[in-house]
Amino acid sequence: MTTQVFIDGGHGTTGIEIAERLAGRPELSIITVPEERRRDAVARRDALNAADIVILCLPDDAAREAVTLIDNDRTRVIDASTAHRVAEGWTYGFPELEPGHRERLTQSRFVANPGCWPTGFLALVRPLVLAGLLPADWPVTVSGASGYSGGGKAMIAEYEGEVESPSAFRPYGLTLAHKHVPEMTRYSGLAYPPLFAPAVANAYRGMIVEVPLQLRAMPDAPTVEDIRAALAQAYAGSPIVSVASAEESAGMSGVTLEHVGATDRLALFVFGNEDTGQARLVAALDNLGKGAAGAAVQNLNILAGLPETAGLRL
Ligand SMILES: NC(=O)C1=CN([C@@H]2O[C@H](COP(=O)(O)OP(=O)(O)OC[C@H]3O[C@@H](n4cnc5c(N)ncnc54)[C@H](OP(=O)(O)O)[C@@H]3O)[C@@H](O)[C@H]2O)C=CC1
Ligand SMILES: CC(=O)N[C@@H](CCC(=O)OP(=O)(O)O)C(=O)O
Repeated sequence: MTTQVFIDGGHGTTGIEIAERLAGRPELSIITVPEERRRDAVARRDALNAADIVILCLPDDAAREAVTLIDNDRTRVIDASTAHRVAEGWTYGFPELEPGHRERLTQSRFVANPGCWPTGFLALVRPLVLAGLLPADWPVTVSGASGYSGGGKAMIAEYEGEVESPSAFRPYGLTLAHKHVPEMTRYSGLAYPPLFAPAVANAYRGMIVEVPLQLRAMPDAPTVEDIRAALAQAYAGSPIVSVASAEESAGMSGVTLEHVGATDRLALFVFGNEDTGQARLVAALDNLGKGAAGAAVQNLNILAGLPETAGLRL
């Protein structure tokens, strides 16, 4: 029996990426709504209720509304928006979060796909908090740069025409109240919100997320190698998340926004200086890959009991 899937918002940036990954998979049957009816509540209600699994690729308010249009108790939901990431009754869709989390997802009806920034941040920080290497009350900072497709159709239009000379690098989130901070705080296990300093780059896709750490000042003063070993252990055997070895890292002069290309991989690095007791933890991913569509397809596979990496670009 095939699993019936509907992508609500399937004609937007994330929806199109997901559809590309689901195309040609005989175990899935895709329900579609014509583009001109993409905002038609009647057509959407029918599709939402006909599907076994729906993936919401909508703005937050529309995602909340879509959930209210589901009037059966069978359809399962993966929401790519921010609407339900820290909401009661929803499971956070980051299977790698901690041991046992993937199993929680298999049992879930409502899954909230993580934000692209939190994906890199949590991959770097959660294992360190769990291992006791990073104290929960440590003042953590996270910065980085994202491709402009992270802002959806509106930001793509801005960068590809509406602004004459878009800036090469633009820090934003200057109120220090970015919508991703609540999920970063909740799922990292940190006691206080991290200071989040994002920037958007004049490149379509790709993302670097960086967490600098003053290891020397921490209670147990972990070494750079302790940090790398904890991450390597957390993701050992993962087909999606990699941790560069000390040798690989030593040979690198930089990490580019394009490091993983248009794939669903998540590459982690620990650069550091044992003499100064300082480290720079870096995650490289595609905001549209593991940061959005790749994660949604991975969650779909988990919910449907299919091989977890089916359809992913690895
Ligand atoms: N882009 C990214 O890197 C990431 C995006 N996300 C999240 O995924 C979601 C989708 O983002 P993205 O694909 O970038 O956004 P886009 O703006 O590219 O696409 C959104 C789609 O939803 C449609 N839509 C908007 N409002 C409604 C409505 N009321 N009813 C039905 N359809 C509607 C839009 O139609 P129309 O063309 O008419 O506006 C469009 O097709 C957002 O919540 C975003 O935050 C998550 C992670 C990363
Ligand atoms: C460059 C840019 O603007 N990026 C978006 C995040 C993209 C993302 O992860 O989306 P959601 O959390 O909305 O699902 C932002 O910072 O708001």
